[in-house]
Amino acid sequence: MPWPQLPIENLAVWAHLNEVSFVDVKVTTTKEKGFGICCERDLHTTGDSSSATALLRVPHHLVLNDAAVEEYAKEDKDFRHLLDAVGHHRSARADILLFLLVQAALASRRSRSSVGVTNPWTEYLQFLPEMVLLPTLWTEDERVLLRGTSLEPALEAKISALDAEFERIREKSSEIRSWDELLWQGGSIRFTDWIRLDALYRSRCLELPRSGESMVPCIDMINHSANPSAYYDENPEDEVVLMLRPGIDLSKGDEITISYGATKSAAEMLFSYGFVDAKSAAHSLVLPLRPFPDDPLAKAKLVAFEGVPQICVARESESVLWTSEFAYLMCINEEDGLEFRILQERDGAQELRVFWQEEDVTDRTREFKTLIQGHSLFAVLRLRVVTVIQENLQTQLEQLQSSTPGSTPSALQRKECFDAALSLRGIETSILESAIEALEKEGLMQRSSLLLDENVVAYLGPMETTESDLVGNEASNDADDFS
Ligand SMILES: C[S@@+](CC[C@H](N)C(=O)[O-])C[C@H]1O[C@@H](n2cnc3c(N)ncnc32)[C@H](O)[C@@H]1O
Repeated sequence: MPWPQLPIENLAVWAHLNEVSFVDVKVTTTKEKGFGICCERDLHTTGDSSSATALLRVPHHLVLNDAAVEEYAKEDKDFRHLLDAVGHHRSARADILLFLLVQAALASRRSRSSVGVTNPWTEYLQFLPEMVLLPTLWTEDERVLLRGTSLEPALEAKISALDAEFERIREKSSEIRSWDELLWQGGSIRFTDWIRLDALYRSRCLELPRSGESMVPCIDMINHSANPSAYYDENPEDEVVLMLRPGIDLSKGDEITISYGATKSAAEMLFSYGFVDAKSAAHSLVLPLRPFPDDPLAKAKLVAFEGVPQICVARESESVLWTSEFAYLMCINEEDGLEFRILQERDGAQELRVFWQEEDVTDRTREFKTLIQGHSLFAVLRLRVVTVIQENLQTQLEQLQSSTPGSTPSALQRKECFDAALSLRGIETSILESAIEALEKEGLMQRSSLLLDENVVAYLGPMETTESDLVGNEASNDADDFS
């Protein structure tokens, strides 16, 4: 059962009772962005920061972070019991979400509960928007719009992770009778509520200079702009304050905005906030990278690799940069000098160790870009990597193009989701096209220089080598493919 909503007009009273001060600003409903904060009179700041006064002050006791959850647990032994049962301190997010789950259940209960102490957050949660447009809450028909984008696999993984988290919490908490009654009896909390809480958390949490990852009531009503007029901070009294930036001129009724971050890609913006701001989104994308399906070392490479197997592409002005630590490990094999050994520990446990040219590099699996530099066939290995990256990006582009939606949303798709997906698709198509073009050039240059590399010529042996031999061959984990 979703928890009840409180009218946003009542927020001013909640704020007053909880010592939140609004100065010349108020929370309103905006045209397209849900709630927002706007000025109640003309506001102006000079070119330096000395004329700025706080527009909003939120006392420290309302800041919800891992330390605050710990404080709540000190005052409420039942909540401590629940926190311990579910697994305390796994992350700030996990603690805060469990706290919010309890507030949601308290807000939606019909009769008195034997556990759970209400607090300002029980009521504040009820002011938060009922409709959250993050893709985890999109319908199946809307998720189709993300086919072929970098967000598609990330979203699938997130939904599976949310499902596992929810089941774990349900299992652990139902072992405690009073919490079982509050959270699960009568269908109080469902999986969609958990997804909604996660979405509210992701789209509203802030990184504060001293309090760290936190949710801050009222400050979380501020929308994003590529040209923000304000910023948030913590003052010496530990209050969270909203300040106007220097050199700002706002008229009564104008919206106050902050920046949600200038380095987030379009996919990250959509994933975390449910919209894409083409003006501020960084031109970058991240794609998963899988080993060659016929690589006999594929599993060992995945187990041994210390990072996430992925390709990151970033476009800045005219240049495109790509990075992929896994691609280097993916493109080398036994013939090149890669070896996996299983070592038997004293306690009987087995350990997978990675060797490169007889050296143990188990702790350096993300450094193969450097490790291969001394190899006699470095030029060939590097070309394999470039080709793999290019092929992966080409496949991604083809998937994106082959799943292009129609020009208008279907009856089962909300316009906001359609517009956001279209914007993401446009940005990712253009990044992929630029990256593929740049990689084609890089590959061509590398292929030409291969013919001048005496190690490569010696490796290719008595065969007659032409540039087309090299250009025509695709990278593979089999060294012979290059001969
Ligand atoms: C921190 S909340 C801001 C308050 C929010 N508008 C509300 O109704 O509660 C972040 C959410 O506001 C919306 N939002 C913020 N800035 C936006 C923008 N520039 N364009 C569209 N939506 C925006 C998105 O839904 C985002 O997930």
